[in-house]
Amino acid sequence: MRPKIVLASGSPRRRDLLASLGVPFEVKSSQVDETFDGTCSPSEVVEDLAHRKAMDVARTCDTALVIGADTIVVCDGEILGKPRDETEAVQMLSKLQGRAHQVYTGISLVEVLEGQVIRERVSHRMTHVWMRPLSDEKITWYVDSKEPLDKAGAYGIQGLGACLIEKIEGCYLNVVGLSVAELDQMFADLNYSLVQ
Ligand SMILES: Cc1cn([C@H]2C[C@H](O)[C@@H](COP(=O)(O)OP(=O)(O)OP(=O)(O)O)O2)c(=O)[nH]c1=O
Repeated sequence: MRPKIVLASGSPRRRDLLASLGVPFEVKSSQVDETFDGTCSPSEVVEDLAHRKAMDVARTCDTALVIGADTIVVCDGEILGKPRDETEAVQMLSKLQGRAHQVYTGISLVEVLEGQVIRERVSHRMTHVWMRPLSDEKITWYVDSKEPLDKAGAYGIQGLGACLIEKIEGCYLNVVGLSVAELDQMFADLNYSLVQ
């Protein structure tokens, strides 16, 4: 039998995505410091952060499958997380507009049995995203909507931010914050079924 699923995330997007599958799960937000080593590659950063989030919550579980995730935006090799404030959101969108960037989401799956971590998997996906050219007025309008503030790269493709995006190549849900296809594969790797 599959242990209960615990989502180690405060992200409403990840919660909604998992809920939309009809999968029963609990939510426990992790409290990890999200600073990262600047010498690491984007895939290392998201995998490490996802793992730290999952392990932080796994320590509090008796028997569970704990899911952690982390999303970043990468433009010209520069890693963009969530903007600190509206000024930084404007800076991020000014950098991203009119060109391509990459969205990386790391996923960590940690199996805990009677208080012991018995198996771990970590993975990531990358999606190419092309943002439309944006006028200063459009950027101000979007930042004023407050949508950018809790999102990597200062936009949400699933909301008003859809108006800013020209096209993508790769997994859409990876941009939203959790590739369900990748998660399904990770469950299969542990001989569990995500949707059952
Ligand atoms: C690029 C992009 C990011 N995002 C979101 C997904 C993530 O919630 C957020 C990146 O921050 P994360 O640190 O990955 O996640 P979080 O702080 O929201 O939640 P937690 O750490 O508790 O899991 O950006 C979108 O919702 N849409 C988008 O198009």
